[in-house]
Amino acid sequence: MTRALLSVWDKTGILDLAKALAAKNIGILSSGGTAKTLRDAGIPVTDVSEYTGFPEMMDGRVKTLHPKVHGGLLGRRGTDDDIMKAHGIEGIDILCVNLYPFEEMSQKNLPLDELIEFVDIGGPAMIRAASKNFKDVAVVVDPSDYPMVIEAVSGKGFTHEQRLGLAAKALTRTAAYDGAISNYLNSLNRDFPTTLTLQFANGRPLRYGENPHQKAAVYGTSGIAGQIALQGKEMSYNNYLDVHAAVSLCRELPSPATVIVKHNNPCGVALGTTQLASYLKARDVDPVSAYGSVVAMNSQVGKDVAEEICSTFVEVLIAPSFTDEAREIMKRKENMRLLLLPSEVPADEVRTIDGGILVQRTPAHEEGWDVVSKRAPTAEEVAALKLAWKVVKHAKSNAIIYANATETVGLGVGQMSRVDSAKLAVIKAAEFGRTMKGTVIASDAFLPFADTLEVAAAAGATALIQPGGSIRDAEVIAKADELGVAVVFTGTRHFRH
Ligand SMILES: NC(=O)c1ncn([C@@H]2O[C@H](COP(=O)(O)O)[C@@H](O)[C@H]2O)c1NC=O
Repeated sequence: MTRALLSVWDKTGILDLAKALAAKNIGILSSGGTAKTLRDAGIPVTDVSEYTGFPEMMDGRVKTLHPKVHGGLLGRRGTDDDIMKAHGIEGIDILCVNLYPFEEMSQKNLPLDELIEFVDIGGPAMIRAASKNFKDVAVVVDPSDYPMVIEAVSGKGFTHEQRLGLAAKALTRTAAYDGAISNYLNSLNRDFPTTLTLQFANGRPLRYGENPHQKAAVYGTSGIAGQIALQGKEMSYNNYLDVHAAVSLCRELPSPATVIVKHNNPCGVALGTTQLASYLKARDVDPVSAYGSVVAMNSQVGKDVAEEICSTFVEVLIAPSFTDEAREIMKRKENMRLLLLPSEVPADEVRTIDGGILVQRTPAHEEGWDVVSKRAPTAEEVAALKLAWKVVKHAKSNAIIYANATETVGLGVGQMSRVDSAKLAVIKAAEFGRTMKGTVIASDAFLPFADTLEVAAAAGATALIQPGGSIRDAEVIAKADELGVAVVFTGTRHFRH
């Protein structure tokens, strides 16, 4: 290796790399700002403009876009040597580039004229050239790879696998970069781009999909998808789905709270003065379904919670943190997976359908709150309505949630008819000796008839929260007034299909 070209926006670690190159007498070519950084540190460097005989121009729009650079990156050693020599093209053996920060700057609401200057042209062009010629050129786009490069140049050079791996990573980077620019330009003056380019890295095979005869993989570097469990068996496809459901609800609840999920639906949700109290209450809502469930908590898990969790069978426990004592106790359940509750909420929700995808965005606005009945809900009922409304948002439609101020009491979810959900919740709760007396109900969509209200009121519910908007709203409100039920309309529907 005789020559390297360094041209980086992010100068992190570049001096260490350049020093290692210089120590091995590898000549360094560099663009304006990078060359200055190296020169200021006393590292010998040749400006690209000196090598090409062309100045950097157009405010940096043209720096490295020259056949002497691209020929040096693309020329096949052994095949193109004569032509390279004839045109004074020197082979470039290592290319180190990172790009103008378009992704970051595109979040800053810059005028398009300003933002467009962050579209890097020369960098991706060189990366693509070097990647194509990976047999002869090592291409480095990530400062975290510098130590590996330093080791290679200081030792036996790059292996074929290393060059190929670097090229794959480099082209993945340019694909993401172009995707970000394309998404931005395709979504100007609209909410969603006309063409959507997505990239998910870190693909790992799963043991199987929803069922053992199905092959599956997971992709992602952040949130749940990016995590390696702190302990336990490998996460399964269904675990990921259930954890996603549990986390989406748990994040919205005041802390401490516990959400227990089975097959993508909450089967017990509770608030408590302590994390343990909330867990015990949530588990008691439906202890049968809680067996083999996914449990999400939104405050630290200590010894007491760990002991309780270990007294039953939990597939996955997810919480913001675990005390050392709790971790030690939970080692007893070596198969149970432990994950950390991610704080960041994903911006858009994406689901696949036959031939395409669906994308939706939930605004972070406050729910409406209109009391439409003669009787206003009491403070106790208001607290219960708030909890039930949060839970119903995360249950499969049609959903009817019965709750008191601190816990769900009955959950009727995923039924084709709303009134069935109302009935099922009562039947299930009765199995565990629970009554709906004094509960409130939340309905994810408007009540089309008064029947659901009648079922709930007969079971003992005293207040209802729902979006409203039915042509028979007046009928439902009249029935509520007759039964003494307080009714709140939110104006926002929470279907979940
Ligand atoms: N125009 C060019 O020929 C060109 N060649 C390299 N770049 C980029 O310029 C940056 C480095 O610039 P500097 O060394 O001047 O700080 C890198 O992010 C590199 O990707 C260029 N800039 C934009 O396209």
